[in-house]
Formats: sequence, C-alpha cells, structure tokens
Amino acid sequence: MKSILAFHKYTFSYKAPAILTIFYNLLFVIFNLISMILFIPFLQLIFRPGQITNLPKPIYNGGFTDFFIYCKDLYNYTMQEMVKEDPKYALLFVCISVLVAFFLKNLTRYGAIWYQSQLRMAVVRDVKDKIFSKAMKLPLSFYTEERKGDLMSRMNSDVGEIEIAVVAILELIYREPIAIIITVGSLLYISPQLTLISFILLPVSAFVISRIGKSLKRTAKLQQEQNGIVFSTIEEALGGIKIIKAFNAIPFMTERFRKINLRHQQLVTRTFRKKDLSPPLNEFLGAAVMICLVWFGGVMILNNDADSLTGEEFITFIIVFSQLLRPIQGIATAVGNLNKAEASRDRINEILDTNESIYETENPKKLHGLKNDIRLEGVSFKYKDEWVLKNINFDLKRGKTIALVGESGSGKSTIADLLPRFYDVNEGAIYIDDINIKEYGLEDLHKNIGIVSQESILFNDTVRNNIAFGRDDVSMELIVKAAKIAHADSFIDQLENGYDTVIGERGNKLSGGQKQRLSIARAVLKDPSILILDEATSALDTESERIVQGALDELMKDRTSLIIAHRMSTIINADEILVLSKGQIIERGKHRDLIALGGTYANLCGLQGIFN
Ligand SMILES: Nc1ncnc2c1ncn2[C@@H]1O[C@H](COP(=O)(O)OP(=O)(O)OP(=O)(O)O)[C@@H](O)[C@H]1O
Repeated sequence: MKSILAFHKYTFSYKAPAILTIFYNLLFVIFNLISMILFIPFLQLIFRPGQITNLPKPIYNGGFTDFFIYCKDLYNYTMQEMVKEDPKYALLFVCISVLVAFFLKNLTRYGAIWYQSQLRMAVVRDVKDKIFSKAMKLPLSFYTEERKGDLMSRMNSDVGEIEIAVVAILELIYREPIAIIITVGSLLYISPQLTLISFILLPVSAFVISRIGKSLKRTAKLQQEQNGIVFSTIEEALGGIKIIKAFNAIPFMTERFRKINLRHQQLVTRTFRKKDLSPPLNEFLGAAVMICLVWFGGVMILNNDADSLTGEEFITFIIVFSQLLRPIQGIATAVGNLNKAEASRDRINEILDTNESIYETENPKKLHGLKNDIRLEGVSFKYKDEWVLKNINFDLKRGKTIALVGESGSGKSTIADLLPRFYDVNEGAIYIDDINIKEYGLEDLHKNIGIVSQESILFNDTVRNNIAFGRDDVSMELIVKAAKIAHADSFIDQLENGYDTVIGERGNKLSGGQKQRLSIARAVLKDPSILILDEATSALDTESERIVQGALDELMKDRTSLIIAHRMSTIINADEILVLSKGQIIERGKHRDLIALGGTYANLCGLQGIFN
C-alpha cells in the first residue's frame, strides 16, 4: 500500500499526461467491449437469416445510462430495418461497425501509449536529474570505486524499474479494475446466471494457478542461489589451480564440483518442470471453466429458455468472458512489477537521503582572495579507522610556495583535498587569514582555489568551453589571453576549428601535454589566489613537461601554491619543502638545507640524480 502511494506520487508528478493516459485507457476498454458486443447482430444474421423482428423506433429521453440503452436500441432498430430491405446490407453494416469499433479501440490504445511514453520518460528524467544533482553534492568520501559502479547501476536499472512501476500504477488502479468492472457488468447484463457460475469457477482455478506460481518462485530462488555456488566454486578452483595440482587435490575438487553441479541440475530441472506446467495447466483450467459454462449455457438454451439466454448472447458471453482474463493477469503483473520496483525505490532513496556531510555554516564569511596565510594547526585525518594524517602543522604565507614530497601513500594528496574541504579534518583546524575554513561559504572557498591535477579533467566539448568551464560571462579575448599564458594558444590555433574544436571524450583528441595546458588555461582564467598542483607534470614526457612547466610557472606567478611532485626538479625552488612519511612531516626546510641534512629528502633526490 505504501509503495502504491509512493509510485502514485511519481506518476502524478505530471498530471496532464497521466490523466490523458487514463482517459484513453478508459476509451480503449469501452471500445474493446463494443467491438465484442457488436458481434451479436452479426451472429443473429448468420444463424437466423431473414428473421424479422418488430422493434419500435427508440426515443431518447435524456440521462447518462439511457444514452447507452438508446444507442443499443437504435443500432438494433437500424439493423432490423436493413434486414427488412436486404439482409446482405445488414451484414455489410455489421461488418463495417465492427471494423470501426476495432479501429477506435486501437486508436485509443495508441493514444494511451502516446501519453504514457511521455509520462514515463519525464519521470525517469526527473529521477535521473535528482540522483545526478545529489551525486554532485555528495562528499568525496562517498566515492569508492565500487560505489561509483553501484551509483551508475542505480541510475540505470533501478530507475528502469521505477519507469515500469509508473505505468503499472496506471494499469493497476485505473485501467484493469475499470476493465474488470465494465466486463463483469456486461457479463451480468448478458446473463446473470452464467456470470454467477463463472464466478464460482474462476477463484478455484486462480487458486490452483497461484499455488504453482508460489512454488515456482521458491524453487527459482533456490536455483539462483545454487547457480551462485556453482560459479564461486569454479572461480575458487581456477584461482587456486596451482595449489590444487600441487596437493593432488584434483579428485577431491572434481567430486566436490560434481555434487554441487548435480544439485544445480536437479533444481534447474525442477524449475523448468514447474514453469512448463503453467501453460498446459492454464489452458486446461481455462478449458474446464469454458466447458462448465458451455454445459450450463447449453442446457439453458436447450431448455428453450429463450428469455434467459439466446444462442447469440451465449456466444457473446463466452467472447466477453475470455476478455476478463487479460485485466486479471494485468493486475497480477502490475503487483509483481510494483514489488520489484519497491526495492529499486529504496535503493534510489538511499542515495537521495545520504547526508551531504560537508556542511556550511548559517552565515558564511566572504573570502576575497588570500591576504595573509594558510595555516594548518594540529591537523589529523582518517578516511575510515586508520589515521592517514597525524598532527600536521605548517604555515603557507601569501605569494609563497610549499611543496609536499614523500613516498606513495604518505598523505600528500589528502592534505591537498582538505584545503577545498573535499573532506573535513578530524582533529585540528585549517585557517585562511586566521579564519577556520569551515566558516567560509563552500562556493566562495572553491572560487579562491585553483587545482591542476595529474589527470586533466576535460569534457567532450569545444576548447573554448573547456577553458571557460561553466562560465558563460567570459569574453573570447580573456579565453585567448588565458590560453596564451598557459602556452596553449599556438597548438589551439593549429586545431581543425581552433577554439571551436570539440576535443572528444576526456579530451582524447589531444596529447597529454596539450590537455594539461588546457587545464592550466582554465586555472589561469579562474584567477584564484591559491593554487594546488597535484603532480601536474607527472604523466608527461620530458619535452611536454618542459613546456607545461613553463605554463605552470606563469600560472604560479603572484599566487600562493601548494605543490605535490614526484619529480624533485620541479620543486627545488619552493619556499619550503615538507617531507611526509606515513601521514607525518618528518623533514622540512629549503632544498639546500634538506640536501645538507642527508635524510629522506636527500635520498629521494639522489635517486633522481639530484645531489645538490
Ligand atoms: N578515498 C579513500 N578512502 C580510504 N583511504 C584512502 C582514500 N584515499 C586515500 N586513502 C589512503 O590514504 C593514504 C594516503 O593517501 P594519499 O593519496 O593522500 O597519498 P599520496 O601521498 O598522495 O600518494 P601518491 O603519491 O601515491 O598519490 C593511503 O594509505 C591511501 O590508501
């Protein structure tokens, strides 16, 4: 019930298409029935050709239900007049009426699908938009590799389930029950006795079918679990093949697999048998219900009880009755789809309800460029349980450069991530101009920090848009100026369409150095007072590195920079070098002093051929 309400909300987030879908579905149900009922006069003509009845011309007295009775009587009266003239005309008239009814039935069915498609895709778009916008706000700590894949799968398959549920709601609440009511109403109208009999028979067969369905579900679940066991056994065995051979354990493992595989085979066979039992059983039960109806109806006709049932009415009853199964099955399918979508809705809500965890203060302070310094005081940080940074202290004065060096995993990038508050410190604090960075607005803080990382983050768009990156208020002049400072202007000019060249996914039409220079141009244009360079030249060959380094030097002019580098040559001139190991600063000072110290830094430099 809760899920019905929840999905109802999704469905009616777009009222117009939802109501139009219901409207066309309703017309479809009515025309479907009319197309069946119109067969009665056809059968009359075939079975009793030339039989003349004497119906009076009907008169319409107003009123909603009277209208339908009037239509029926008028149709019968017209038929009667035609039969009097020439039965063949009447037959042609019936055929054309049936054809028109079928046309309208299918036209309205298409009308319903038309609006239904608009509705389901609009809801899907909304849910995807919501997840994406939430994903952009989630803290970096949310994104491990496995969660990225999981998020993508939620955006695809789970949203797909929601899409199905949106339609299921319309069918479950607005189409099938109406179809059942109208069909049952018609059955009652044709023959109340037969309707009563069929209502005793239907639940019996529905019970038998649902028992089989439930039992099938149980076996199918067992089979899927066993399938998992088979796969993990194969994976385990192939992964450990060396050990299996070395321990002469092949017969043991083969026997183990044989048993698991045998159990799997038994369960699959059982599932197939139960699944394959459905169609013949359905058909047999359907036939049994029909035969019972034929028996009772036949007896009524043979008793010459023409008042209660004529032959034509009986056949129409059977035809209309056969239409009852579709909405009943439709309800079963819709309920199944809603149950499946319920799990998907939970998974989507999990994302939408995740805490954004990096919060801003109520009245954030403004930051208009760094004035004095950035200070880390007793900063400690952990991603999960283990401390990654321990008691980090340093002071980066305006216009100066601090370089972080150290072995892989020592915590350099983590420090760089704390400054723009991608993560918040666990202990200690970071100050910009003596104010804790938590007191600044996030957007304001990010405005003041420029980042160039090892992997250039470029998008499948034009060079110009990649440099302007989200800002549509910048002139071409400024973009070209930024590109010139970043030493990118010359290669951009040589591109097919200059600044309007689309650079491909992740900029794959450009070389590593070119990509990096575009990232630098972007940072130049942003004109931040604080710069973070995280291994900006690490992925480049020597020649590209030289050009990019030139661009970086331009970028760093008059800015305050935090540099992370593996290549020591790029940081020799830094104002202070911090050597990190296992999350702690173990050495600090200028290049010359650290070389003289002969410690870790001197070793690292020595490995790269730098000895003084
Ligand atoms: N998102 C994360 N979740 C959990 N642990 C992480 C995460 N990112 C980094 N770590 C761990 O934190 C420690 C410090 O990583 P960090 O990336 O800061 O090191 P680094 O010095 O920049 O290394 P490298 O030079 O290889 O880039 C490592 O042990 C790493 O495994």
